[in-house]
Amino acid sequence: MADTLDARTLPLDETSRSALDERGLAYRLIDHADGLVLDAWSRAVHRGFTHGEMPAEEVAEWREPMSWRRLLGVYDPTVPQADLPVATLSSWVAPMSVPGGELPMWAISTVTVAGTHRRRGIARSLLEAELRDARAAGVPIAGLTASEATIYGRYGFAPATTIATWRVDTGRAAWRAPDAPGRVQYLDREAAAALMGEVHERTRTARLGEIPGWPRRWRGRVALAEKKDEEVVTVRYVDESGEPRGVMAYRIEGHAEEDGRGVLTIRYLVADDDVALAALWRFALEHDLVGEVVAPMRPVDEPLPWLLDDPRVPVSSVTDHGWLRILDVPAALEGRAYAASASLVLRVTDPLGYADGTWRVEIADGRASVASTEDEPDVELSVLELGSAYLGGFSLAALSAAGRVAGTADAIGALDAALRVPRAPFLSIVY
Ligand SMILES: CC(=O)SCCNC(=O)CCNC(=O)[C@H](O)C(C)(C)COP(=O)(O)OP(=O)(O)OC[C@H]1O[C@@H](n2cnc3c(N)ncnc32)[C@H](O)[C@@H]1OP(=O)(O)O
Repeated sequence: MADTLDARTLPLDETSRSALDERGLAYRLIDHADGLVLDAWSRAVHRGFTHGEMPAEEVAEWREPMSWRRLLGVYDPTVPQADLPVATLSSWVAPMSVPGGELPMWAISTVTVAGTHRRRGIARSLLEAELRDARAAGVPIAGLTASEATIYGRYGFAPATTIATWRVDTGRAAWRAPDAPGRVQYLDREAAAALMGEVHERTRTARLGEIPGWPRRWRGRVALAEKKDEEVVTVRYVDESGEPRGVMAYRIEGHAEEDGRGVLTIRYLVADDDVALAALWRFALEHDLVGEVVAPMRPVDEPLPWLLDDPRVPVSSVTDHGWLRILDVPAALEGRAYAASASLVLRVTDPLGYADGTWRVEIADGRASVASTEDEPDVELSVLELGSAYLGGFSLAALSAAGRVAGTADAIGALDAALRVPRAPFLSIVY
């Protein structure tokens, strides 16, 4: 993918600026060069997520990960702490992996409105401005990870990727897969964080819905940032030639030494290949003094059950994770590859207008061409279902069974077959 757009270069949305101004609120772009303003913005985010005062050390650590984002704040000059914005949001354009390549995605993060200013439409002003900005900049899709599933549907965002929390009773987890030819080794947390970044970067395009990470993201996984008081251990897997192929961070809690049934929680696990992944899983499952392994934020199609004698031992609970909002139907549909040919008319409804329209979709040789048409639709859905189906993570047949997609069974089946992907889309980070 060509270099992504730098969202920091874009101007402030005038519609939301004047709407907020009429209510005595100042909507501003944050100047990254002004450390005091930037730090106050970070403290407001911390407060907005129901935390208290942000520790000074953490304020300083936020500078790097915020330095490449576009930062927005809403200020109320009448409050005692007028330097702290009463609402915050950050955004950037990230390359998101899609079938056959990558597409620019407008990532939205750190959306907060102060407890004292909630439910007055401030978040709506911010989010609608983001969608206008993204569309004007030619970005076809917006994305976010949602703190609550009830907030973002009204803006056209819908779940597109899922995550699972896996739990394994290690006493019943007899290993079945072949022995790995390499070795698992401890390494220090700094080195582990760096290796996580490297492995993530070289593997992320293999998983649909992934975006690049950033240093603080990995430092958080090894407790060098965020929750620093957690005792985290890090190991890597090296192949026969000594090349690092995977890395895992974990902690062990419970009364491991008293009853031998500690709980090992995998905080992050990333591997270049299936052998390294299996080796690190085996290390966790066969760890001494551990009775249970818990792995949150893992793929729903983790190969774990097939690595063990008894596939019923690992149990998983699944939840939504990456949310997408299609802003440009032709660009989004033409921007991914397809597993089968199809020819149909697709009607998309979108109360905010961006994706609204009727489109003739011709899919041949793995690519789509999409053109506006007046023809009667074969498949009808809203921008929400389109977002959920886009990466192949949710089938139109299932959405149709819930009454959320209309059309002929043949056309829905053909589009589902075209959208199908070999592995479940998976976004491994929260942003
Ligand atoms: C991508 C991310 O950053 S996810 C993080 C989101 N932020 C948080 O969870 C931090 C804590 N919460 C907050 O800061 C705020 O409550 C926010 C940002 C969620 C909402 O801000 P507000 O300014 O109160 O929202 P606003 O008044 O614009 O509400 C717009 C609509 O969303 C609805 N809404 C707002 N918050 C919620 C919620 N938590 N759950 C369900 N609906 C909500 C409102 O009822 C309103 O509905 P409408 O369609 O009838 O107009």
